[in-house]
Amino acid sequence: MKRSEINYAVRSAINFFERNGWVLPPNPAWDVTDFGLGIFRKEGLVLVNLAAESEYCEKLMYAWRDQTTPAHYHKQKKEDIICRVGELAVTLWGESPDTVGGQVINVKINGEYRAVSNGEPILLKAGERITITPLLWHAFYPVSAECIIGEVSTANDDENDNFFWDTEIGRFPEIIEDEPPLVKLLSE
Ligand SMILES: O=C(CO)[C@@H](O)[C@H](O)CO
Repeated sequence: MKRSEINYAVRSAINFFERNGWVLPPNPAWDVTDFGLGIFRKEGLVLVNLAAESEYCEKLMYAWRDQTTPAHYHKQKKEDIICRVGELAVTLWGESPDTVGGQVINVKINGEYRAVSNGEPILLKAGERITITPLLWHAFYPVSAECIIGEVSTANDDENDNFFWDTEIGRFPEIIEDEPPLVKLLSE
């Protein structure tokens, strides 16, 4: 992706965080990705790693309406995906992300188990969270124009613990330098 797209996304995220009272730490650990697909507006995510410890991790994320974090699972990480501001759609699949229906998945939403349909988006309003256990396929995208998304998890290892359905995906972007960087990314 182009550096100008990364700069624009970081500026938009900073702006939206500020407007909603989210204060970033000094020297935020920025991670902006198009998942190596080159269609950032369609499949992409802005992340800030707030805490990265060997036992736990916390992230703050930002995305635009319909901008999708594509179907993936983690082998090690268990995570809560939290809608902080806006509205977020999260889709889960029991076996394969090219199916809809046919299976019910028991998942914790706001701390209580609920039966949800395979491949059907679940809408989370601000303050709501979903608990994603290892090996569970998931994807998400905002339904609101902009969205702040939280993630609280066990240890995070983005290099080795993201398994995407689309095998073309690489977790970090290739960057085309078309303007000076506003921030340095975690992957750089
Ligand atoms: O786990 C998630 C979202 O489910 C993010 O922390 C990853 O970085 C996405 O690849």
